[in-house]
Amino acid sequence: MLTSVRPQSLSVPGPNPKTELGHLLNVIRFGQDSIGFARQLFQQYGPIVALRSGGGSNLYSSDPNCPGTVFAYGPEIVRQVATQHEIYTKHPLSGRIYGRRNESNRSQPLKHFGVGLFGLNGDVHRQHRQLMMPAFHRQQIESYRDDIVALTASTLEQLRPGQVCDMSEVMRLLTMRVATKTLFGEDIGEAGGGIGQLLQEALGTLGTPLLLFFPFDLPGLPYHRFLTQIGQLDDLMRQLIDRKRHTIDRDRDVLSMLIQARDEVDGTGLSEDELLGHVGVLFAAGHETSSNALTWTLFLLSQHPSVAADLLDELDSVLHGAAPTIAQLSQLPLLERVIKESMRILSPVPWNGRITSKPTELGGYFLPEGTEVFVGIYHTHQMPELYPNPSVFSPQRWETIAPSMYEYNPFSAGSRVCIGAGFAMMEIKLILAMLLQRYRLQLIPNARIDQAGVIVMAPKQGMPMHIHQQDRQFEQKPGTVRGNIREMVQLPT
Ligand code: HEM
Repeated sequence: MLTSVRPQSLSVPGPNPKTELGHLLNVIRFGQDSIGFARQLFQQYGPIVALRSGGGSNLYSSDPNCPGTVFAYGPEIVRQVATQHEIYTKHPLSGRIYGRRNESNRSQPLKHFGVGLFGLNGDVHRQHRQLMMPAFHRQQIESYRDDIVALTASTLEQLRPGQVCDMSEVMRLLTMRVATKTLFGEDIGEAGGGIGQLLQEALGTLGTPLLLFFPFDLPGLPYHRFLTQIGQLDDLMRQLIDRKRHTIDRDRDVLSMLIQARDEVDGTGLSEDELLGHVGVLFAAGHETSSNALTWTLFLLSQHPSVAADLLDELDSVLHGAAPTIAQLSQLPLLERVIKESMRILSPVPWNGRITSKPTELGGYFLPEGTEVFVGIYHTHQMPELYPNPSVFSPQRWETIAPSMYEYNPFSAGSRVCIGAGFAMMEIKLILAMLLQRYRLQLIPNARIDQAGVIVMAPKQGMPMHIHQQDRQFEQKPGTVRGNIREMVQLPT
């Protein structure tokens, strides 16, 4: 039964700050630790909760009349949102700021920044996904194996035993090189490095709460900086597309395939604006995610010595120090379980953001058209009825459980399921198998590990680790990790 009878108001329960300042503080708290903040709200109000009771909040929708923001989790919510894609639509990564795209020449790059598949819905989304699919078919993905192995080997070569390294940065640079090579056919070189750096900076600026509240193109303000960054990004990506058009006949990277892709019915290809949107989204979605999945897995292994030892036994017995072939990847069941458990307990993408295209009902509540809904991937993965002792890192649990796609969905579910999931799993397995056979990584004592990030969950202060030659001396000293990570993973005290 619906709880609301007033068609345009948001009746989902939630905090009700008396002042705008109180609401602003909640927005900032969400921006700083979306997972911890939402956890508290869920505990207080239940599995569907409004950021502001009665509505009147707006984090993601570019519609200034957005009725409000809702957070929800659980398999039934995931199923409803994933299967009713005509109701729960997706919008560009730039969120609220996208609405300002026609304001000036400088704001024009907003038309494609973070748009790609993220900004498309309905038939157009289906059509573009279809055009992109050949680049993500199994055979095509497997053809990237040698490049990934070569780039990983060159990265591992640069690590020195005895050093302390920020492994989140090492993984970010490696996955960025993999992305530039496989997506664009270029090793990091100048173009790839420039694009990666700018994209990183632009996404960082986009995450600044000040940008939402003062979206004015004035020097000194984050919005001004953001427009400059995405303008430069546009220029670099146009140059990249231009270069590609000249080498298209021999290259088999994703961008070459996109440039050549033609609609089966009318034979049309993608426009330059559409290509810019896809290139940016593929690059953003294709390396930050994998890089954080890898970093979190390294962290979890460093805290669970017996799992790390068992995993090394498996790798050694199948690979004998070499990089896995495609066939060997399926002979490493513990590696698969470690990665699955890592993405359950520290999901790299913690939320799916959607906007309702018409009035609907979710979890027993009425949602007006235009409501923004954040579905908690991470919070669903933490339900004790699905995963007993959910904060315990236990790869073994995957020997006996087989959750549905709505219960376990690090790559989302339904028609918008991650197009790069197969690619990501292969990349993560190859990198971990090579890295762990060669080095033992130990988190530095007393490291502070805070997770942060709404779009991608990353360690805020990085992941400082000691590099050792692989000597099997796995150990974890109790009580040596600080930070909000302790609220998510049970670690020895
Ligand atoms: C561990 C790595 C990855 C994780 C956890 C991940 C997760 C996700 C999730 C949860 C979504 C759905 C987002 C939503 O609908 O709100 C998504 C979509 C997407 N991902 Fe990934 N992803 C990963 C790697 C990749 C890679 C390697 C690529 C490309 C090479 C990629 C490209 C995309 C694209 C283009 C979409 C949009 C699909 C659509 O809307 O139809 N992802 N990913």
